[in-house]
Amino acid sequence: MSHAVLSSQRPSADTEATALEVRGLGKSFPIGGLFSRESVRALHGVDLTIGRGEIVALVGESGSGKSTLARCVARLEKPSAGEILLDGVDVLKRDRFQASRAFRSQLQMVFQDPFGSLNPAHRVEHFLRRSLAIHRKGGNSETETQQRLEELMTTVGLQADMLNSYPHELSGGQRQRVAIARALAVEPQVILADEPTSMLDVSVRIGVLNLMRKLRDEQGISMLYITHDLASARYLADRTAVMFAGELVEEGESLDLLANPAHPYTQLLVSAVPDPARAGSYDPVRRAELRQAVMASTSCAFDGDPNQACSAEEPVRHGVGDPENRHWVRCHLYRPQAGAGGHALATEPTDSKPSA
Ligand SMILES: Nc1ncnc2c1ncn2[C@@H]1O[C@H](COP(=O)(O)OP(=O)(O)OP(=O)(O)O)[C@@H](O)[C@H]1O
Repeated sequence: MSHAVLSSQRPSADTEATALEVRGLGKSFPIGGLFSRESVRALHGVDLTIGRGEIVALVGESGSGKSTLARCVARLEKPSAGEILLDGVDVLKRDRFQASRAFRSQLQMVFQDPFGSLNPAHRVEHFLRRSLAIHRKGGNSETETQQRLEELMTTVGLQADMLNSYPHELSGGQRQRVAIARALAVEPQVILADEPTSMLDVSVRIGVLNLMRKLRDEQGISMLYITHDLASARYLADRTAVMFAGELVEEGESLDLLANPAHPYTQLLVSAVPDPARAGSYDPVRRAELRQAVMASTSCAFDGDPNQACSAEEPVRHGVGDPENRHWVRCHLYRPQAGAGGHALATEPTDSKPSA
């Protein structure tokens, strides 16, 4: 998807009301067998909020921790630290051992692979009916259920007669729409979409992005949109957050962040987007070396020399540019440009460790 194709007109979300808030989220995976004490730090000190009717994109290279964040929030993985507040309620305290049905009806996840997420033995109708039945959203009669099924199909831009289709009879884009309809059946407030278009043909991606946009605009659904594709983040998301080595290093209104990236890592990501007007400076080998250094270090190596840690001290958030853009960066190297209006933020994270 190219920058040129995508415009970015969108209404502003109700950012006053928070739908989802993640505080100090951490996740380590044990590695090296039963008796090993080694672990991989997949997430560390992640603070993120999503307002009602807001779409936040989470971008970062492969292995930066994006899916782990979504899986922890969806309660498919148990976080090692932190809090997850849904509608102001700490869900890790409320449902201590596993996600409750109430939680599942508030938050749904749409996965990357529309081919693997639908059992080929069942018709489309089965998936939607099942969601309606589990969450008791199908109404009081068969007529109401049938009506709801048809409504769901219309909402996601599919014809009602496709309820009788098997997944193999549908295109990738149609299957992803069925997966979205299945999530919508439970009437969630929040959808976590983990690279929902990355396995689709470029020609149908825009349709799925537009569907997500429509769901935000018409139903006020909040979304975390995980992607590698910065152009689609710019097109769809109100705000974009950048993840590097398990930590958020920069966040802001998508247009501003992608036009004025302040963190060297974000600059590296932006430089990788094909742009005929600019010679690319993207170097995957350098990026891999930097990442390797960071994962093995207690501080961020993003000073350009992977063998030299930036600082063992924790970087704090700096506001970037106009405060209206809610743009911040965590990087020791950040220096506001003369007249660019960098500003110290009132609230600094207190529980996160070094990142950049
Ligand atoms: N079950 C697991 N066991 C051990 N390590 C894991 C596990 N799941 C993830 N990791 C590690 O956690 C880190 C973050 O992985 P994650 O899949 O969240 O990254 P990602 O940004 O979603 O990558 P991609 O874009 O490729 O999906 C990686 O180093 C990964 O190897």
